[in-house]
Amino acid sequence: MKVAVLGAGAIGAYVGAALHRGGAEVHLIARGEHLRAIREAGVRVLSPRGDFTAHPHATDDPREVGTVDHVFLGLKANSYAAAGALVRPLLHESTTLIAAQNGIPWWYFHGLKGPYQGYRIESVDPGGSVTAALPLERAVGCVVYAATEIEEPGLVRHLEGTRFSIGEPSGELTARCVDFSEAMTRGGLKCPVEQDLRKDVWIKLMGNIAFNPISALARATMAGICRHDGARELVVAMMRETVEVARRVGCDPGVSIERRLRGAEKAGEHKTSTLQDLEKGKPLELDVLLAAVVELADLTGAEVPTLRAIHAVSDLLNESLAS
Ligand SMILES: NC(=O)C1=CN([C@@H]2O[C@H](COP(=O)(O)OP(=O)(O)OC[C@H]3O[C@@H](n4cnc5c(N)ncnc54)[C@H](OP(=O)(O)O)[C@@H]3O)[C@@H](O)[C@H]2O)C=CC1
Ligand SMILES: CC(C)(CO)C(=O)C(=O)O
Repeated sequence: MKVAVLGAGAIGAYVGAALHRGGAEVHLIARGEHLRAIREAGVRVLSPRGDFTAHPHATDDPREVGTVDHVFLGLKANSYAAAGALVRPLLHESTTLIAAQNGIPWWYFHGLKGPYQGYRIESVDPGGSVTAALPLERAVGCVVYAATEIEEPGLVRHLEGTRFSIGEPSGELTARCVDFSEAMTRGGLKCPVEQDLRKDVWIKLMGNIAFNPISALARATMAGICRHDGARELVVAMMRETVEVARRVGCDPGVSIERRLRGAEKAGEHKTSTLQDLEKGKPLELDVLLAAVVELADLTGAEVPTLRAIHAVSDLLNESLAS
């Protein structure tokens, strides 16, 4: 099985290293100092499950790779619209695009029966630009229950979690999902193929929609947010509103807010990927989290005053980074 990891950052390099260790042919597409370090010394992974180093091929030019069976997208979602030129050389007739993103994916309403079938979420897929770069029929969803960071170029710190749940937008159990799942398992990761991945999308999002922007606004870790009574109340309010929006688009996450909070607390003194981006001066990946859910609230008539307020201030923060 031949895989290209496009955007071999914290998650992408970790997955690429694991797949390579499991015997897959892996090509990492990276750039800058990080690419130079990987070429020199491989991807070094520090993990509570055991440290290891993998030496997959790494490049900044996908044309060097040729076509692959699966493209694992480790880019931030706000880079998807511009990824078309990087993706195209990797595609043969049946190449899948497996996107490890937080938040609402661009394929969310693709193949979903009901009143919103085929609806394009503008804040996720502005003007159809993401769908143009990442064709819907190739999309396989992925919800990441792992926490990783790039500690220095070429060095990934894996903090916790090895589950990467995947699934077809249609819910079918397809050979392409099974193929990828088996390769991930051989690499030591958990990769269940879910029939209703949208449920995982919302369960994961209940945490990210609250912790990621609050962590950036307050420069706080996950555990730090949970320890602060007022911040914890804010998290609960944001989760409650998010569950209401999920239900209105036809999905009940089916997890209590207390249970979701306990899950997030387990991440400990982890800086969310949004706080990591803030500290590096990178754009914040908030459109697929907050803007998307506020847009869906407007679509379905749900009241989301807390999400709206946090969206406004975190958007302002994001704008200040761009200027
Ligand atoms: N980190 C985590 O623990 C988790 C992350 N996720 C999700 O996973 C996805 C990836 O996040 P994460 O791994 O943290 O992000 P990173 O920023 O660590 O990784 C993205 C990588 O893509 C690279 N990249 C961007 N554009 C290009 C390009 N044109 N060519 C080559 N490389 C490029 C970036 O390089 P550069 O640094 O130079 O910009 C970076 O190395 C996100 O959607 C996030 O929400 C989900 C759960 C947990
Ligand atoms: C915090 C974590 C690891 C899990 O909720 C995450 O998804 C992120 O950092 O964006």
